[in-house]
Amino acid sequence: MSRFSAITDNPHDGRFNHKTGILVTNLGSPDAPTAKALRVYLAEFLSDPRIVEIPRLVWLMILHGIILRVRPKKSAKAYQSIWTEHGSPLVHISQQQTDKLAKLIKHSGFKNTEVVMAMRYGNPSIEAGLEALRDKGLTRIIVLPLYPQYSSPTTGSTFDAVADVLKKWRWVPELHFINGYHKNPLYIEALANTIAEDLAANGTPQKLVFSYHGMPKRFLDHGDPYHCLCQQTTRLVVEKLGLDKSLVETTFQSRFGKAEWLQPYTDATLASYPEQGIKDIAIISPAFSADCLETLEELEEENREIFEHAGGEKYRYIAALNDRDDHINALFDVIKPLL
Ligand SMILES: C=CC1=C(C)c2cc3[nH]c(cc4nc(cc5[nH]c(cc1n2)c(C)c5CCC(=O)O)C(CCC(=O)O)=C4C)c(C)c3C=C
Ligand SMILES: [Fe+2]
Ligand SMILES: [Fe+2]
Repeated sequence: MSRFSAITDNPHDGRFNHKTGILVTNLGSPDAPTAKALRVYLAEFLSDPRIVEIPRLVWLMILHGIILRVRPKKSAKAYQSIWTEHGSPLVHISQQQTDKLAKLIKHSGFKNTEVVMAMRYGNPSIEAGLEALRDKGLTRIIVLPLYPQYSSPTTGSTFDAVADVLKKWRWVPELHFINGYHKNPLYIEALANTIAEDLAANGTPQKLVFSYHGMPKRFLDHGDPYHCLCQQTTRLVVEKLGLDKSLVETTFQSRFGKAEWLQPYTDATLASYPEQGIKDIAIISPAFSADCLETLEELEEENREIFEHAGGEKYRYIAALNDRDDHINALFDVIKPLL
């Protein structure tokens, strides 16, 4: 179908003549778990000014002079430990989420829709995703970044990438950008369900840790709301489950570089538990809508080792919501008012 088939669905003819494209996005992974592929991926990722806010010239010198010489090899090793026959878990799970969401939308009676998955860094790119929707003749686009808690380096950066593509288009589509959904009742319910299932199967641990991906503290100081949205997410889930507040702790993981990041740090917190007599914990990471390097390697492997090395005895990671039906229902609930 030519991109000009959209002309038969003139955007001024009213919503019900529209075909709506949904672009489901996440962060993205390297194409392969090799140092070579990591160099390409990290060069794109770490050149994003939303990710590293150091004066441009200084940062590009550090990035190309030091980081891209050292980090790709180290990161490739980490990716090798989680890589599957389907490739990157993050990309594969994002495709499964997209397919299930597309099915749910169609089964719910919204016929004129197409759902496409794209990644902020690496492949499939946001440009390819938007072009695929345009080529299907879609005149309205909903961008759904799978980051429940808005942050500048994730959601804000996705917006930049969409804008960078659309500013090259002559005919810009009607655009709806979802900038977060951490308070959506079905998202909170899905998190509560997965925790309740774990507690029923494995018993109540001494601590339930909510570990969110971190960011430099400076971002919070300059107005990024992510830290507050994470705290709010924990509170809503704890209220939904009726848990005692003393059972729960909110921490931040995945520190990169030497600057201070959001605290308390997950690894230091876990290392401090055994000497306080806390030797049985469960950990969940609500900012990741799909399991990825930061959960499968950092939480499942690295942080488990830290906890056990410090004397911890029972450690369980509660999987991300991935393609659970209650998660897909939540994502549908987020976009339904726009269909
Ligand atoms: C350098 C600074 C970084 C900031 C700020 C940051 C914020 C941030 N990231 C996510 C989600 C993910 N990050 C992932 C990997 C990852 N993150 C950074 C750095 C920053 N992230 C790096 C360098 C990497 C790559 C791996 C490595 O070399 O360590 C991933 C996993 C990707 C995968 O392929 O599985 C996700 C997801 C959020 C939510 C966030 C801020 C809120
Ligand atoms: Fe990250
Ligand atoms: Fe990490």
